[in-house]
Amino acid sequence: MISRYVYLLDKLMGDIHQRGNYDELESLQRLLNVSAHWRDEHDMGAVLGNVFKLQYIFDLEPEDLAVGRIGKTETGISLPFEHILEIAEAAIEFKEFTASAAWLRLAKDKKIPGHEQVWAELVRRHDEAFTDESKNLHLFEHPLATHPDAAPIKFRNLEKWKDATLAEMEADLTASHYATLALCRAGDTLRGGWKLRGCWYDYQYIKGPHGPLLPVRVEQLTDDPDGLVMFRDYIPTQWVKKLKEISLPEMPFQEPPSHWQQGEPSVAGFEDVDVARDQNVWIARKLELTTGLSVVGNIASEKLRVTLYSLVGQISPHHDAYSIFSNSAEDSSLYLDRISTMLIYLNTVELGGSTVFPVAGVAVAPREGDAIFWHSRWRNGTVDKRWLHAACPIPLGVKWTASKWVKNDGNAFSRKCDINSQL
Ligand SMILES: O=C(O)CCC(=O)C(=O)O
Ligand SMILES: [Fe+2]
Repeated sequence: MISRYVYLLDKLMGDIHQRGNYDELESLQRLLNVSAHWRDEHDMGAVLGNVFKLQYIFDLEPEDLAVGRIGKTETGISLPFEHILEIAEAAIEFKEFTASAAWLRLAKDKKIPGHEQVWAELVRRHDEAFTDESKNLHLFEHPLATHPDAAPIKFRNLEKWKDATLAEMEADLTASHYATLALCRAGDTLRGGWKLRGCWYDYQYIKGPHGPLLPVRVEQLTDDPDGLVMFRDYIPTQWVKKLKEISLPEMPFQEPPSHWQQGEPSVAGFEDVDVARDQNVWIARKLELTTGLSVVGNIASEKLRVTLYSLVGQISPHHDAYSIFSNSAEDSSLYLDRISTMLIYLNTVELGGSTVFPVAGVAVAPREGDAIFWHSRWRNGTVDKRWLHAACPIPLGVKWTASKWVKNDGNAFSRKCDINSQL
């Protein structure tokens, strides 16, 4: 795992070196400083804990991980036999018995002479530690001990959770997490193929194959035309670069997540004027033109937030307009003012990192320049629960997004009632 992050870092650094921006390089080193921050045993435990989590969520086989294959990518980083045993040992310690069994099986298959005794000793420890109470697994920080499906991970079938209803998800947070995970697993297979709804021509700032005009394809991701939509190629490459460049120096380093914890992404916020400096990058105005809402100015929208996910970064299922996790009225009213969300992807993620909507049953795999948009509320102002969503963890690569939350303030009379609807 550590080698994987070094691999990632190398890739990112290579990219930045090519562009010759050394300020950026320094920020990145500070952000993802693997060698300085991931060196003691405690960190190693965190790293391994996350190996098990990713292994489970994405159905990764130890056989593949051991030869450095993650999804379709060959990282070239294979694990020596000793590491396979170390991983199995950590799995026993963490009571991740399905994982430990899988790694021990792999070690047995490899049959390295001289290690038979170590292997046998680990098998003994595995069997000794295994009890029925070994079901206290954690996913997205929610204990599953009391849930009927909290069997050893290998036997849990996520497929059926794809059809969980909103009522089930609301009654049981575990159900919403499983439904989310099922979509996270499927996410990579659902790239593209949506219904075309329309198309705009946007002015390009640098001449491209279509001359001065750049087509932006609008696709409908759900049956309801007023629902979730995708804007293909919403922002051009030079905007993407600019957003990454201005954000990196602003981003704080995030501690590596510990065993089964949610990895927090790094974020930086910008006023539109900051983004627009030097270049014609005016995201808020573009949103106004494409959504018909008022977006420019801090009354109409929150600052643009650029987010960098690394180190298994993810976000649990939530509504942007309020918190489903808190019983405190104060917390759950935190974001009441958010009426709509535009989420722009600043890179194409190698594996995982999809934005998933468990109620709508939609998974969107991030592709550079694309953006998704939805209204958090029905036209009558109540929260539209179809758009419960989560950011899946990332087993390979990093994920960059820019999000803009449009506010109620400044948007009175922006959306008309629908006379045919109860809502
Ligand atoms: O990054 C994503 O895919 C979703 C992020 C999100 O939901 C949020 O920041 O509110
Ligand atoms: Fe969100």
